[in-house]
Amino acid sequence: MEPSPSGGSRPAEPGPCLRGPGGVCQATSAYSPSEVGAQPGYRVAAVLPAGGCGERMGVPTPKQFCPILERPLISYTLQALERVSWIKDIVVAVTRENMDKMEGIIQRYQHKRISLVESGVTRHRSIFNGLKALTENGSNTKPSKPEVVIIHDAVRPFVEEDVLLKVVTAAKEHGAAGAIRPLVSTVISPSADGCLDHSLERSRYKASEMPQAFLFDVIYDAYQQCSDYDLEFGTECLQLALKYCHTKAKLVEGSSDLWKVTYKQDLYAAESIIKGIISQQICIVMDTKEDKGHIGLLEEMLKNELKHINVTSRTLCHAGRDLQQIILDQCYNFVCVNVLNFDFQETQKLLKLLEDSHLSIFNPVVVVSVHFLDYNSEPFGEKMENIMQIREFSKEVKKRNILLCGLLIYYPQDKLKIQESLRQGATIIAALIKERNPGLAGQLLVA
Ligand SMILES: Nc1ccn([C@@H]2O[C@H](COP(=O)(O)OP(=O)(O)OP(=O)(O)O)[C@@H](O)[C@H]2O)c(=O)n1
Ligand SMILES: O=P(O)(O)OC[C@@H](O)[C@@H](O)[C@@H](O)CO
Repeated sequence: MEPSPSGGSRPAEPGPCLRGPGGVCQATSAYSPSEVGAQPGYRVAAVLPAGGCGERMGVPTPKQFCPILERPLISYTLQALERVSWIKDIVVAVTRENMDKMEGIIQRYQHKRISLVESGVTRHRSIFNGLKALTENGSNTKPSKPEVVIIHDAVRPFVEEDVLLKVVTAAKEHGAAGAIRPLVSTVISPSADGCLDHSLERSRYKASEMPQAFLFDVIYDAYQQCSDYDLEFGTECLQLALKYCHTKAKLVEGSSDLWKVTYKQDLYAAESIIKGIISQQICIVMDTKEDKGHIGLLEEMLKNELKHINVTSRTLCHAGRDLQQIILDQCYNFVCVNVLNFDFQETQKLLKLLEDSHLSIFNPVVVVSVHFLDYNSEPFGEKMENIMQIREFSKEVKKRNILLCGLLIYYPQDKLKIQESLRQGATIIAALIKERNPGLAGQLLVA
């Protein structure tokens, strides 16, 4: 679920957009397709059970709607599936009371290819309701029956195209397929008196995860035959295919991030992973008049400070295609360097581009306005007064999920001292981007 790699073709869905000539919005997709390449040669749809109450999470809000970086968990899962262009329909099963909430999420985050159905009192009943929605004759507004259907829990946001393609391809051949993971804890069987009866040899067993995929007719037939007991107490779709359709599912090794958000600590883990994903790219923005020497040094130090992070630099004054492309490619971190001036004209140009792009609807955008400040020059007080405007700017843009901070770098200094200041500056920038702490927005930090 990393920001889309640049250059990927984009489906028609609206997403971050930029005002082109004449103010026309150049729409792109917030869900640019991933780059796996291979596509199934048959119709594929997905059913997402999202009708649970999240009792084990221990909070009033059902966990699929719990916010991560102020965005509902289910939106990340939808985004992951929407990036897969060959999944033609996504059916989400939610409770009647959560229909409006779900509609609002679809609208706010521009989710496409989504159909909603009412969930059931159990997960299996919710899935069955989702499958029924795929049997109706498709139309412009209704999904069509697929050859293969993916079933994926709405609370498993970190699903990549490669594992989806693997389970779909395996299901086409075997009738059913599901992702599995090694067991972490040993499974034991307790006796009636609450003592150990026996333990299972862990290496012989696997944990059944999601996504799973089925020939649609297999899983639909299984659910139609399903006993009330299985619908009520079952937790394994693969077992239904085996029991009712004698279809042995192909098991596909999945990656460790397929886990299901179940307890509160899972939300913290998911937030940390998402922060890591959206911190993968940083764009240093400067005006062409700026002194590239220091910027090049700052860029080099940022690269040293942030291993495996893609740090690029762009000029702002032309506000040309290159910077716009960076925004369209969903870069969420910008360092705006002001060597010669102390007002916020350059930073304000960048903020305007970002606000017009709607990028920050999907994730918080971090903007660090860097000012090389000559403390000995006159009028120092006036410059500081200018820079203190950052508090007001920050309050305004924070409403649009843009976190703006200021960073002062003492200048000029001898070569070693300026290098030390730049190194300290890179450390501060790295921390601001990694933490994305709204509490630091509007602060003026000194390197
Ligand atoms: N009647 C239900 C119960 C669960 N689910 C969905 O099935 C997925 C996996 O189930 P689980 O993790 O058990 O979710 P909850 O039932 O909400 O969790 P809990 O058991 O803690 O209440 C979730 O996306 C959940 O929303 C569903 O669609 N309909
Ligand atoms: O049992 P729960 O309702 O917590 O979640 C459903 C899980 O069992 C299910 O998603 C996988 O085990 C694969 O079947």
